[in-house]
Amino acid sequence: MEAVVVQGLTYRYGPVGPDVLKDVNFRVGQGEMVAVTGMSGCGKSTLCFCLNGIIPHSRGGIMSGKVFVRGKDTGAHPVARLALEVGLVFQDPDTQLFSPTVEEEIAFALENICLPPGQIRQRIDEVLDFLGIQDLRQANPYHLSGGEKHLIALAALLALDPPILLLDEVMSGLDGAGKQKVREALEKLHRRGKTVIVVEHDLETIAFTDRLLVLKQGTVARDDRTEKVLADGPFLTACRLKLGDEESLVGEDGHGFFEIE
Ligand SMILES: Nc1ncnc2c1ncn2[C@@H]1O[C@H](COP(=O)(O)OP(=O)(O)OP(=O)(O)O)[C@@H](O)[C@H]1O
Repeated sequence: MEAVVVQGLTYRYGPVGPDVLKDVNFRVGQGEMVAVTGMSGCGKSTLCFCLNGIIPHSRGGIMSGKVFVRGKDTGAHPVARLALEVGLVFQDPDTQLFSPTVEEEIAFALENICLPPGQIRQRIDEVLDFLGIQDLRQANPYHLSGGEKHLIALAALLALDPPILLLDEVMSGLDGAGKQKVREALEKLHRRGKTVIVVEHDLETIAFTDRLLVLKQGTVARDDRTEKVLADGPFLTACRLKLGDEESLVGEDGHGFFEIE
C-alpha cells in the first residue's frame, strides 16, 4: 500500500476565488523521504491541509479529485482518524499548541487515545530524549521561540507515532543547530521506516531528501530526485527558486517579501 496517493486534486478556498491547487497528481511510497518546495503562495500549505484531511473537512472551499493516505480516502474519514496516519506540524505552531507546559502538550493527544498514564510518561520521555529537548519539559510553549514551538509540535506528533510525518516549514524558524537536530531526527525516523514529507521554501534545508516535488502556481512543475532538481540551474531560475534564501522569499505575484522568524 502506498503512503500517499493524490489524484486530480484541485482546490479553491471559496466559490469565487482562484484554484489554489490545479490537477495535482503524485504518489509517495511507504518509507520515502520527500520534499515539497515552491515560491510563497504556490499552494504548499494548502497541499498539507489536503493530505491530513483539514481540507475538505474543516476549511470548506471546493475540492475535486481524491487524496488517499495509507489507503484511506481523506474525504471519507474524520481528521481525528487521519491524524493517526499522517501527523502534520503546522507552519504556524501557535495554531496547534495550547497546553501550559510542554509535557502536558505532548500528553494531550496521548490521553485522547486513552493510553495508560505509565505509557504516556514513557512516550514523553522518549520523544524529549529523541529530539534532545528534555530541558524544555516544564516550559510554557507560549514563551518559547518559533523554532522551539515547532520542535514541541513535532514532539507531540512523534509521541502519537503516525506512519507518515508531514512538516510544513518547520526548519525555516530554526538556527543552524536546530536545523541539524531536526534533520538528524528525520533521517533516523526515515531509517525506522517512517514516510517523511518536508515542505520548505529554502532549498538548502531539503538537500538531504531523496525526492523533490516543485509546486508552481498550484501545479506540480517537477517531481524528480532531489539532487537532480537542485543541480538544474535553468529550471530553478525558471521557477524563481535558488539555493539560498533571498530569491525564494519573493512571492508568486513577483513582488514583496514575507518575513521568516
Ligand atoms: N484561508 C484562505 N482563504 C483564501 N485564500 C487562501 C487561504 N489560505 C491561503 N490562501 C491562498 O492560497 C494560495 C496558496 O497559499 P498557501 O498558504 O497554500 O501557499 P504556500 O506555498 O504555503 O505559501 P507560503 O510559502 O507563503 O506559506 C495563496 O494565494 C494564498 O493567498
